[in-house]
Amino acid sequence: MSTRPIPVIGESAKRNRGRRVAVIGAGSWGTTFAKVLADAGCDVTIWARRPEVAQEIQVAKRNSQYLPGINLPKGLKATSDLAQVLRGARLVFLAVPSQTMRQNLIDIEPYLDRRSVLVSLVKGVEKTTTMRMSEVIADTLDVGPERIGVVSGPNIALEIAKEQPTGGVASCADLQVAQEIATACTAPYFRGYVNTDVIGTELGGVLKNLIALAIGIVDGVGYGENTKAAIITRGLAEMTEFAVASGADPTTLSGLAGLGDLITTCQSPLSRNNTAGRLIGQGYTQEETREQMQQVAEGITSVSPVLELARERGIEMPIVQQVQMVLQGRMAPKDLGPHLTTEDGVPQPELSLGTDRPGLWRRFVNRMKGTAA
Ligand SMILES: NC(=O)C1=CN([C@@H]2O[C@H](COP(=O)(O)OP(=O)(O)OC[C@H]3O[C@@H](n4cnc5c(N)ncnc54)[C@H](OP(=O)(O)O)[C@@H]3O)[C@@H](O)[C@H]2O)C=CC1
Ligand SMILES: O=C(CO)COP(=O)(O)O
Repeated sequence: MSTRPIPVIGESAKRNRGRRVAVIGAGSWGTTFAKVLADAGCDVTIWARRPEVAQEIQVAKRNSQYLPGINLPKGLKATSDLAQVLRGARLVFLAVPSQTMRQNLIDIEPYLDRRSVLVSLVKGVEKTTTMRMSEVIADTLDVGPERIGVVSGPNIALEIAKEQPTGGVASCADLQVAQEIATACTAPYFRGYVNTDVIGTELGGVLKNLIALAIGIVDGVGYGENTKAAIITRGLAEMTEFAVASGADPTTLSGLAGLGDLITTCQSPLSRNNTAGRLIGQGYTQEETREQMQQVAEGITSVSPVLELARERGIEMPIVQQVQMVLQGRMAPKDLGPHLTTEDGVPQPELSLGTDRPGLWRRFVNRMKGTAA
């Protein structure tokens, strides 16, 4: 473990002494985040649904399937017994696939402490309801907003497991709770930042996956940096407009949980969404891509619900719309670009933005998008 003397981080380790936390889910992110929490000084127990995975983490301090070559902290405990993992845990971090979250919450409910805070680490929406994970938590459990949090940011699991420095945003409607979450996860190589914009923080993580799919697709086709830079820039504008129409603060989307995560996911060959897009761009079908991917690529499931919400909110998302068309086989990967084209291949003129938004905000989005001819 790195011993770089960062005073605020050392302070945080002292404050975490004796803090019992639980992590539900022992895939690449759950296991990595459990390591971060343990290195931050928390008393961590992780839940793995397969007993053999729990056993390997508990005894060998390894999770060879998801984090090959990584040594986990000696103090990290693991179990496949929900009662044991949740006993006395004030913070419960959830790192399961978005589509199983509701059932996982139902399973943990009988063992939850009445004061526990549920913190989602998940970057997808529920397909059947279009809900964000914080909404699924509120919908499933009897907990108020002061007991629901989110952590999101530029957080490729394997890089963090190797202790390469980065940070993440801990968000909760109650600022003190956000601070508690950030303190719990501030380790020598991971810095927690706080805000109270749960919607923006959560949507940053969901939406960047869709833009990373687009980047993967054009990468698979063989397009270069101009196309990717244009998609990233206009993708951020699409993300921001959608998030603001959903109630987010636009500045959240230009921070770690928005732009930061967008850059990481669009650039990293380790990103599963980027990789899935690349396979599709190379001509593999969605089914073949799913088979090749051994891990969760949340973006593929989030495309349709996000576009459904965008339609309801009167938001244009040309890049995400093209990703859906490619996934559905209605557009060739080579035709995906930073703007929608008409059937004759002519770029469509910009559609006007709704008049219900304040002028300043409208000018900001226009500036980000650039004015089309
Ligand atoms: N990996 C990363 O870099 C990051 C991921 N995230 C987000 O974290 C979330 C989890 O992803 P990640 O850990 O990467 O995924 P992985 O694919 O690495 O692992 C998936 C995990 O979910 C478990 N799982 C599968 N089905 C169920 C179920 N029905 N109930 C409970 N657990 C189940 C798997 O268990 P089993 O092994 O038994 O199948 C495994 O532990 C995603 O939303 C992702 O977007 C966020 C930041 C970074
Ligand atoms: O969320 C992530 C990085 O912040 C991980 O992205 P992928 O799910 O695409 O691997």
